Amino acid sequence: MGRMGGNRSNYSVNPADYKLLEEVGYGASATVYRAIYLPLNEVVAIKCLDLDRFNCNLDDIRREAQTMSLIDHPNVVRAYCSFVVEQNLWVIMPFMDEGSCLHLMKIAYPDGFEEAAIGSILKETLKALEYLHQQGHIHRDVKAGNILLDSNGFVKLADFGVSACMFDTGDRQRSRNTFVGTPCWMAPEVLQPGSGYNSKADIWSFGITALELAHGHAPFSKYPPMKVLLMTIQNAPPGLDYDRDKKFSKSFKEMVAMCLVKDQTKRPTAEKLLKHSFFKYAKPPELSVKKLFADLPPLWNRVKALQLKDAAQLALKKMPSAEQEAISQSEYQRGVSAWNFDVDDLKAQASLVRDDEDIVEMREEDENKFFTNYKDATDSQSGMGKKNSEKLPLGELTSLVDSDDMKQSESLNKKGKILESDLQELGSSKNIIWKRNGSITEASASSLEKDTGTSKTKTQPVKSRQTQSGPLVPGAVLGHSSSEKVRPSERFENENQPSGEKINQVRRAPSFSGPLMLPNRASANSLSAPIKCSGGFRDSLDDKSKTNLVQIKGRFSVTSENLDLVKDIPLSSVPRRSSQGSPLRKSASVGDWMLDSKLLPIGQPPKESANTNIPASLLMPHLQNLFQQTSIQQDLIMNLLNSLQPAEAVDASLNGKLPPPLPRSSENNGSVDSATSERERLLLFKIAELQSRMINLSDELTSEKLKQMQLEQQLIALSSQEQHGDIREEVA
Ligand SMILES: Nc1ncnc2c1ncn2[C@@H]1O[C@H](COP(=O)(O)OP(=O)(O)OP(=O)(O)O)[C@@H](O)[C@H]1O
Repeated sequence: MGRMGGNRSNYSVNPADYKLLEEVGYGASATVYRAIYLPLNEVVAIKCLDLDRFNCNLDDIRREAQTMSLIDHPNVVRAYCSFVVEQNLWVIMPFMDEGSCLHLMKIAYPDGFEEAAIGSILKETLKALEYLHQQGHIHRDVKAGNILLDSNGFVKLADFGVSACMFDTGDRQRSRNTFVGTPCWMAPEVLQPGSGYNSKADIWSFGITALELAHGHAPFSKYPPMKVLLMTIQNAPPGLDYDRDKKFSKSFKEMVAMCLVKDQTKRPTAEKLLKHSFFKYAKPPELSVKKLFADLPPLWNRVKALQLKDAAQLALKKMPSAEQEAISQSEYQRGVSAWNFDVDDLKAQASLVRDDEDIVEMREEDENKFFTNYKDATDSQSGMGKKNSEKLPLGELTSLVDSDDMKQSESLNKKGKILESDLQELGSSKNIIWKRNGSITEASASSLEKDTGTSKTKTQPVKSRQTQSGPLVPGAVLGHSSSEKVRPSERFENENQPSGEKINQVRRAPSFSGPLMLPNRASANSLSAPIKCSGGFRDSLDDKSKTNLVQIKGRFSVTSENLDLVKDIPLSSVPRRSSQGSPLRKSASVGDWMLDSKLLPIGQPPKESANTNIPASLLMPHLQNLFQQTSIQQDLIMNLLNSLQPAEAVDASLNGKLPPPLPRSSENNGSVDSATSERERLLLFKIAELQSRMINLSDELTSEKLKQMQLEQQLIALSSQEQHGDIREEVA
């Protein structure tokens, strides 16, 4: 490895001076590569942000880059320099060779770290926050995915500045209704209209991060984003439980409780918090953090392993379009990271959702109850404390789904339509986890909960951008002809080429590493199932008359549509509609249905402020939406049923594999005959079974690949030992 820790003036803004190596991380907005800065033969990290995917104002980015370059603190990842290469912004940073805390948890510590390590990591992070706050900055994205580690155990807070500005259209300080952040980590005041926020918002996120490091996932991470927002506002703050979290000290619990106070004025400053006894006695990170990654393979191999896992999960999601449409609603509900929203719309939606008692009454205890129920159920099934859902008959799968308090999917279940993705999630029983001793094992059932939280995927650019290349720090303007452009789809073709050629192409196209052709990719920055993000920034975002979007400013668009609004609508009364004929049209994003105002009756506003009596005009789109989805699901089920061999179905039934009948709403009984319901059950069962098998196979494949990598490493170590032995013998 080349030397690290250079200073900014040493780095050029010429992409040809950088040789990109492996991909070491990816988030919602960027892919990060290990790279060599050739003039100094120094290892650096390059964060490549796709400018096409966001409506970025280059002036904003330049300003941010300038701010970043002034940051100088041992616990903050600084940018050496940044510049635009074609449609990408390259940010050159020090390479943190152990990656993020989130990566580390995903690969080896699914249930979180031990307290000593947490104390050290948090203390270093807090020092970074203290510095940033003193400089007048708010980080706004404090989370385990942004806490980076190097092989010495040093801890640095990353992602300050550039990535944040990627999601705003203008001066984000001025904009009161937008926020850059991640729902699970967002402070309540950030969600409250007009209340304003300051650096104390980071202290809240810091508290949530403490819980994330302690449990392996952030609180509420399994809930859909809208629910997370509501829970953050309405519920008591999360914290370390005195009973459940017995292994943690009182001082740690107290420190977390201080951060997670809803009244921001009562939260301590970073400076004050650093004086807390929990940090006073924290060990130096070299002692407590360094040992966390002993025996783990290099970062890029870990990232590849995670990618394989993601790819396997995404492969399952690559289904025929009708099927995709049917599950897309549930996908978006799984959560997004770093999203913006419109507070007025959120308020409107919140008051609508308030009508649903289930959501209002949701408490974090429910979450725990679910996990306990889930684990109990799965443990008793496998008899080994491990979930083994491939052996679960659908009856049990269904009961597990039902035990989840997530009423949104329940409303569909009641109609006998368990969402495909729910089954799939239950089926994905095994996660590859790298044990500390370097061996591979399967994650315990608890890892499932981490796979249901916030998530992100990457999309390919959909529009061409006016080229505004140029260095963000003073330097040369980079020119690239359009013919030189290599689109992301070409990146994988470069893989098998000789290295010389490859390097040349790398310089033209930063996104090339990794053998996987992933259509959409779940963020390694999240611990969740993948979610499709919107196909890019929408124009005229403030023109709310166009749609009933709740959130359209960021990478994701979330509609004010809520599945819970209308439960148990008699299917028989629903006329089949083609999507063309509907005033609802499908957006290019996560399957959100947008109201096409042109198709609405004249005078009917597309969006109204909400009150406790839901106006018909607001309800209608939701009803239509639900009808539309139901039709799609029915079509899908019928198509799949038709493709099923009747004999197979009978076989399955005779073999006693059939689950007990699903509960069906009484309204449906009159409209769907029992034969259809039986077939539906059969079909769902088959789907669950197939998915479970596929996941197991993918896991096995991943596991074999990892073993192979380990063996190769051992082989290399052995052969070098042998060589040394030979040399010693010769010398003797
Ligand atoms: N300097 C670095 N050295 C090593 N790995 C890094 C570095 N910077 C980022 N990474 C890895 O890349 C991942 C994604 O980076 P980053 O968080 O900056 O992307 P992002 O798109 O801004 O993500 P998000 O918006 O979800 O936070 C990180 O979680 C980390 O694992």
